[in-house]
Amino acid sequence: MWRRVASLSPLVSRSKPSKLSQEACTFKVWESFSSESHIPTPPKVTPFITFVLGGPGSGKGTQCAKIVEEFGFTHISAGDLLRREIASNSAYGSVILSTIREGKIVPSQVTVQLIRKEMESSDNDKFLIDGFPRSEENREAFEQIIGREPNVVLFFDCPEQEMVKRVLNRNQGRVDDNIDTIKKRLEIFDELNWPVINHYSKTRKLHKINAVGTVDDIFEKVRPIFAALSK
Ligand SMILES: Nc1ncnc2c1ncn2[C@@H]1O[C@H](COP(=O)(O)OP(=O)(O)OP(=O)(O)O)[C@@H](O)[C@H]1O
Ligand SMILES: O=c1ccn([C@@H]2O[C@H](COP(=O)(O)O)[C@@H](O)[C@H]2O)c(=O)[nH]1
Ligand SMILES: [Mg+2]
Repeated sequence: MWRRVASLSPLVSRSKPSKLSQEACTFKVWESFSSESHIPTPPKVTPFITFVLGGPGSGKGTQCAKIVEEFGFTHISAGDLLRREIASNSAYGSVILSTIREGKIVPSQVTVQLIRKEMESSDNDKFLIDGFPRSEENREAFEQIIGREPNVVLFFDCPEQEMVKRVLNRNQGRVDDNIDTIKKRLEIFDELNWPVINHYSKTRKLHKINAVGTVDDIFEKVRPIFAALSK
């Protein structure tokens, strides 16, 4: 849908139509996901995409909530979309559940199609995509299927010890919030996420934010990034 909303800021360029709904994809997983969907209305504006990266417990979701409140973005947490698939008993639910339990990464086509659907069904055109891409393969799949690169990338840089403490105190009943899975998630993060961060650093889209401090302290570092974009 991506209809223009009244509060839309110059964050969004209207010069180039998005390829989001035009991409053809031959992956099997994609086909089964896409078979449920309707043919989307051509988008009227190019969405503004922010990727929000950082290790487990670095505070991505917490800061996204504050960005939504102040700057009117739509928050799309890739992990939440996958947990919703599990809860809805979808065909992929059990595979997704075991992948999350092991702290591994769900196949890119599954995650990208869930993100795509979420973006297409939104009236907004400013998105925070939280916890994605987690690997170069994720990143390339997004570019291939969605036909877009992010406008901005945030990276919440947090020491491991602090991340472990936060996750163990989170208390939201997540199957992966236990010490064994956290260790695996941190290993995967170290192995696969750094190349993504380095890539965006080279493209000068990356904003690295020290994620130690209070939630408000950290948001003080986040706010100017979006305030500058709105000018
Ligand atoms: N700056 C902070 N100081 C202390 N605790 C924090 C801070 N930011 C977030 N938290 C808490 O840490 C926990 C993890 O935060 P959050 O869920 O935002 O992290 P996340 O990066 O989204 O993690 P995940 O990748 O596991 O989803 C939550 O319980 C949250 O309330
Ligand atoms: O793009 C993604 C996002 C998430 N996962 C899996 O989900 C869990 C939890 O993700 P959070 O971002 O911490 O909510 C993650 O450890 C992965 O197993 C994924 O595979 N791909
Ligand atoms: Mg989160």
